[in-house]
Amino acid sequence: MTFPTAVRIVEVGPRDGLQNEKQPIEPSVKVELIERLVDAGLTYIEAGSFVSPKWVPQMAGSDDVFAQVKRKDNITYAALTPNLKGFERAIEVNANEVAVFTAASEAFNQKNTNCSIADSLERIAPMIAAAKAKGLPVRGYVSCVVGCPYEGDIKPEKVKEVAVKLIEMGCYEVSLGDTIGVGTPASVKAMLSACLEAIPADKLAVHLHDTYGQALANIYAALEMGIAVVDSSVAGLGGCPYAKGASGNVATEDVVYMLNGLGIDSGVDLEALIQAGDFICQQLNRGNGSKVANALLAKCQ
Ligand SMILES: CC(C)(COP(=O)([O-])OP(=O)([O-])OC[C@H]1O[C@@H](n2cnc3c(N)ncnc32)[C@H](O)[C@@H]1OP(=O)([O-])[O-])[C@@H](O)C(=O)NCCC(=O)NCCSC(=O)C[C@@](C)(O)CC(=O)[O-]
Repeated sequence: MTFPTAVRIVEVGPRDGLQNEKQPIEPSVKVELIERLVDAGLTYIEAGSFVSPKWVPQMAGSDDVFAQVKRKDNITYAALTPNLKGFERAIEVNANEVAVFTAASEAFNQKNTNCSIADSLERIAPMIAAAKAKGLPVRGYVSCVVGCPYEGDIKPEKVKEVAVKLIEMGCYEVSLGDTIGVGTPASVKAMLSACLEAIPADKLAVHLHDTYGQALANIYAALEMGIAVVDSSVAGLGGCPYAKGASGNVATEDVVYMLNGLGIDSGVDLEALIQAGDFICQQLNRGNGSKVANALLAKCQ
């Protein structure tokens, strides 16, 4: 067992979490959420995306979010971008980093970005070139790494092939997304084993949705394999608009609680994080998707 001593959490709540909410959310609410998350000790926030507003209306105000948030030193405020148009919008608002995305499933990629995997990699290449010219790091995502809502099981070799391409193209890290949360420790380990044959553990992250309640077990399995970067979403917000039935990302609070119990440092203050999650749930008038937050908030009542 090679548990890491510290884990970097990539907080995707303001983007992956909020992109799927039905009701409109004012940029000022997103800004307050981001500032609370930073105050809780998170150092990497995916603050929004510059995708087509026709495809994902909830992210239309991302320009305002980036403009209004009070930036702090040594914090990464990242933007998800699907094409050069999105990349240029991210540059305009001074995002510190961009994330590009593709999938290990042709059918999902087509639904999500209206193009094949090969075409999405072609779209990504000029973004990476432009980012390099500006000294901006690029993170890559591969969706549907164990299962796809349209194709079913996904072969680990396919995930490895796409992840390797992203690394070769210049992504400093690839985040492996179980978009519909169907993975178990067995399938996640098989997928990671394939990727680790070609990519070192310090260039891989896991991005696990909790649809089937497996996310923490899957993260534990990933930690055992030396993965030290975990994506999560405060209050378990989220889902993908192009993966019907996909529930939220694993809740950041639950990840931090587990890491604390394992003696693995994340730098996050659990109490402040729970307050941030409670804030956004109240704003959205929705239940909190974090078991840990629900347990600890109930104790305070
Ligand atoms: C990729 C496209 C744009 C192709 O969409 P398209 O319709 O094929 O693109 P197009 O180039 O023909 O453009 C159509 C219209 O969109 C505009 N447009 C085009 N690009 C942009 C842009 N960047 N910003 C603003 N506007 C844009 C463009 O200007 C045009 O406007 P019109 O002339 O009709 O008025 C579209 O499919 C899209 O935006 N898809 C994004 C879908 C999305 O955001 N999905 C969720 C994020 S991925 C995810 O959640 C998974 C992840 C990362 O979390 C990991 C996991 O869990 O697996």
